[in-house]
Amino acid sequence: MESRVLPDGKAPGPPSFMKLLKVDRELLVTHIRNVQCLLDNLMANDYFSMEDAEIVGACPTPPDKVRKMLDLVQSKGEEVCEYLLHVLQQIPDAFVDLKPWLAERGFWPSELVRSRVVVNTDPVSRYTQKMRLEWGRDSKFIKSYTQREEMLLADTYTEHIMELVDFHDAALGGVSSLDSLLVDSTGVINVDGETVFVVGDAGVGKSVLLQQLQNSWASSEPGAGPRFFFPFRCRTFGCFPPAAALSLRELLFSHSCCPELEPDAVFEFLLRFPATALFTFDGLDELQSDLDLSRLPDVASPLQPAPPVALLASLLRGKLLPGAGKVLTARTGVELPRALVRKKVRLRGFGPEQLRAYTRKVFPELAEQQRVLSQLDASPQLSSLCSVPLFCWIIFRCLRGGPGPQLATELPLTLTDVFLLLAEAHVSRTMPSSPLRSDPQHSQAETFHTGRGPLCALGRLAYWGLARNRFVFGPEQVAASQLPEGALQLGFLRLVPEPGPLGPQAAYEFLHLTLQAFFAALFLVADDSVGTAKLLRFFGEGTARRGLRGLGCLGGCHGGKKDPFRNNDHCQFTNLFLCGLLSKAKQELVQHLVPPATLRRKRRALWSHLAASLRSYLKGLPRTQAGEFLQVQAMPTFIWMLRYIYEAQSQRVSRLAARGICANYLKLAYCNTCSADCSALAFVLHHVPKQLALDLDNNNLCDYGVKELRPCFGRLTVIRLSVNRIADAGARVLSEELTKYKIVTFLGLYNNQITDVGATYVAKILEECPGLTHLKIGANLLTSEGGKCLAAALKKSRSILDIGMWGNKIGDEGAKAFADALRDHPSLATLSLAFNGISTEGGKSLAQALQQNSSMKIFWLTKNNLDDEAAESLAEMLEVNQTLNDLCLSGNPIKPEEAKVFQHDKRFHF
Ligand SMILES: Nc1ncnc2c1ncn2[C@@H]1O[C@H](COP(=O)(O)OP(=O)(O)OP(=O)(O)O)[C@@H](O)[C@H]1O
Repeated sequence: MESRVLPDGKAPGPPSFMKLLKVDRELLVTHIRNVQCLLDNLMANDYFSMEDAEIVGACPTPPDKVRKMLDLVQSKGEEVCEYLLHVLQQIPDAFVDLKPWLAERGFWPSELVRSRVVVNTDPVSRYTQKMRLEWGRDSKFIKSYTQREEMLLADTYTEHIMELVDFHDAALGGVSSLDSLLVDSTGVINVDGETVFVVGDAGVGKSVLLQQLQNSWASSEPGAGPRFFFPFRCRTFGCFPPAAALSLRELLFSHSCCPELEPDAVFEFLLRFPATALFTFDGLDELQSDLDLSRLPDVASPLQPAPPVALLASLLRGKLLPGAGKVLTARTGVELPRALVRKKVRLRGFGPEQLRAYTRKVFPELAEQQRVLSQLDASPQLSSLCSVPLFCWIIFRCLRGGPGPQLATELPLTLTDVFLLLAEAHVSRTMPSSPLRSDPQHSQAETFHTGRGPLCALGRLAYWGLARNRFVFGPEQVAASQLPEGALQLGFLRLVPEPGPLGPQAAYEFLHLTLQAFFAALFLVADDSVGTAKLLRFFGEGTARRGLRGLGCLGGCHGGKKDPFRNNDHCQFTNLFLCGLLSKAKQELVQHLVPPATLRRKRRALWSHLAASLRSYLKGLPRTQAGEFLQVQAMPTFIWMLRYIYEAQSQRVSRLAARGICANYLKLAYCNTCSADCSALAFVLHHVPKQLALDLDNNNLCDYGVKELRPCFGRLTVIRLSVNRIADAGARVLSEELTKYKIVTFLGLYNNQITDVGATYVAKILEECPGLTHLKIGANLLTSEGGKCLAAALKKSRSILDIGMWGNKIGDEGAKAFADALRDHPSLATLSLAFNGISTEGGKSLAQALQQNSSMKIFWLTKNNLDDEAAESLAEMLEVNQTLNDLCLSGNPIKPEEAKVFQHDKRFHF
């Protein structure tokens, strides 16, 4: 449709829109679904009369209507035809299927037609437009923890580390971007499931991830991606009155977004094309913990009123709106029936790279940015806490210059410290008589003394809620907690976004569940009337309900009983803050809230309970004898125990815990241990009197975690850190520490992010640790340089038995270096150079070297580029070498007939 030049040099005549409508008539008949919208526009510009519209309306079927309308439009000349195309282009949501056709034709209307009015009367596209507008507005700001200081999502959002996992939580690779979350090219673990299940710890950014998804949908081009977007919080489904029943239509139109025009038509469209909708459900953990989605009855009809949670379950199961996209988030430990899961994604928060990016966003001013980055670099503990975005946000507020509470630079830094600072910041900013306003040096204790009334009232409300699994508070609960005037303005509570399930009345919630837990703990500490049973209530909460005794069974170790605290992070956090607030270090502060005698009583009760349950818990952990090791399998609850102890900063309890680990092999694989947990782990393990093997495979330690483990490397002989996002900085710490003590025998670093730089550190360990027998460094980022460096170290090691290098890229150069190291090596018995890009040249060098080796027994060369020539060299080698028992060559381009020749030799594995 653009002006072109004809081959004879003459300009073509004006394009014929009439002809276009004629040529592609049947395509238009197929794709125009909303004739009414076109009629409305034609009439609005007097191109059509009322009578014309009636003629079209009288046709029996929609395609007939389109045909009649096209006939009439064509009969009215070029301008009307052009205008029709203009409307199709201007309301893309209504005529989305025609977008490629219009683009292909290069349609560009004349000035006259462009000046004509276009009204969008298509109810579906009006609805999606309204959604885009509302969801764009709602997701523009990150709901911050201060209400006043709202942060623009676009200025703050930093992509998290997202990892695809299978049903056993084994990593399947990263999620490269938010867009790829919904596409099927990677990570599908159940083709029949419809839900992308996103899990992660408290504050790791699940809600923000959904917010970003919502925001990018709202700002995306209509026609790209889903047409409808329904964001829900699971909490909403649990807040309806017990007898509430509503239909799917009511749920969508009354509790999400209501169509302006013809709701019937919109709903009908949704039912016809369910795959055009995307639902997000945030926080499955915030529904009652005993809710079993798989037991809820199916809601058969979209018009049938049903309990709201049954609607949720039916949507997730695909019984309602089958094929609609669904993203559901939940805290770690909450399970979804496997049949519902399509993909499972684990959110890992911020790694070092993301933390730097987030820092640059929050502190755009260069000098301040540098200051914060150097503080982070100087303190791995601070960086570890910052790997959880929620804690990072709080800490960054405290790292900001200017008046207000400041983060103490001396260590240790606990989570209680961080939340106390947050509370202090709110109190000091909003209270008119705040001592901080006039005296920046004023102590934290006095700020709390001043704010005691409202803080305790908020604590009462928080406790009331947690004790009943309630996170949303109606006006009557707010009134019952006797919040003094101004307490709401402190900014710890926020209004639940409208429309609330409690109807038109205002409902409140704490800004974050961890904050509710913090306040509940503050109430338990500060309220004089709280007795021992109440104080310890959340320790026994889950156990009592299931008839289990004490914490001895929390590990889920007895007869496969479920860990009762798995879904109850808020209880765990309350206990954690309780330990922090009742710690010795906080005594001075807490004395301003509670009389000394009460404080002593509570401290005594907590410590004796903690010590007793710790003893019984550790005793109950399953142990197995594996060779020289007595292995103890710790559970995620063990990590919570460690966190409690660290929060309490009690050396006495930590020594007790260390003594209680009556085993020399501590297995913490798949425990969802993050870098911040390593401070707690080291706090306990450095008291272990003997040498220890530590298995931390498949967690989320990253370099910060390795740095935090520094105090205990002097005890560790076996160190398993595979699948932990460890990069070169972590390798450097390992090198510094392990070459100091020289006691390591096994180092597992499989599937991390170590490059050739890190390989030099690992090589140093291999060279200098005389007892090292096993080194696993497969699936890292090593190239030929890294390979050469490790091979040089191998040459010097007299102790090494087993090296795993699978899945690096050392190529022929690296292989040649290994060949050199293998010649006459005294100890190496197992080597894997599988999947390393080694071809004939490298293969031949290895074969020649092995002619002069009598230590190797197993050699993995699978998945390389070895051809027949290399195979022949290896066969020649086997005629000389009598010690090599297994040579694995499958996955190489060796011809079957060539392979056949060697098949008589059982040492070859093709
Ligand atoms: N990707 C991100 N970029 C920037 N800030 C983030 C990001 N993710 C989280 N945050 C910060 O962390 C806070 C907590 O995040 P969010 O509420 O999403 O956590 P969550 O995982 O949903 O927690 P919970 O399970 O406890 O509800 C946010 O308010 C924001 O300040």
